[in-house]
Amino acid sequence: MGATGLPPGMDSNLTELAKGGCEIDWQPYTQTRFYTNAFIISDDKLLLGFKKRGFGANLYNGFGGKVEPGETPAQAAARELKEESGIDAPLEHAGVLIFLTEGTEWAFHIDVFSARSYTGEPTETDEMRPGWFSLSENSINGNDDRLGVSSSPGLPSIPYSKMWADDIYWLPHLVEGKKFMGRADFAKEGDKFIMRKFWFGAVC
Ligand SMILES: Nc1[nH]c(=O)nc2c1ncn2[C@H]1C[C@H](O)[C@@H](COP(=O)(O)OP(=O)(O)OP(=O)(O)O)O1
Repeated sequence: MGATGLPPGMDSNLTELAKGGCEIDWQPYTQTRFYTNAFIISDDKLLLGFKKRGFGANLYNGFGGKVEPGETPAQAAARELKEESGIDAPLEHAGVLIFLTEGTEWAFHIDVFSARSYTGEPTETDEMRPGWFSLSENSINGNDDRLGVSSSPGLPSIPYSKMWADDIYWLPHLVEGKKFMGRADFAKEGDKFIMRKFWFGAVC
């Protein structure tokens, strides 16, 4: 931790929301790679995609990927949302997630976006299977693999146990319309990613 108490890579205008993990140093990194992630909220529903392949396969996530050369993060977020879910949305910047894995020299800098409306129909692609999750307190508990593209009543609650382990600390904040920044350092054990240390703050 630096003198301010924030992990390296964080802005200074943050108020701590959550921190935890092991008493280890933050993993050093020499490069940063830019990614995006977009979450669509419609009334009391959240759209997630079940990732079918690649890094993070078998986890639910927002829609996103690499920022290509010449693109702004906002342009990349709109492109990735369309490519992975088939929809367009008026995305707004919601936060920044710095993500590291043990043994890699780079940090993923993920600009996270959200939107409260969208156009088009969420459609399954080679990479993602979209599904709606309830944001209301009366949602069905437990995870649900039956998900297809559905907006019927009785949706499952957000499947945090099948998401990246840090998402539970910042996604509720995003849903409330508040901005955040944070960092999560992971280790790889077999084919599983284990979160070793995390810190999240609200942007003041
Ligand atoms: N919600 C999330 N929580 C988290 O802790 N790490 C995330 C995350 N979303 C993405 N990451 C990290 C891990 C993930 O493997 C990496 C790259 O993000 P993505 O999986 O969205 O990118 P892709 O590898 O699919 O890129 P493209 O091939 O350009 O689509 O960023």
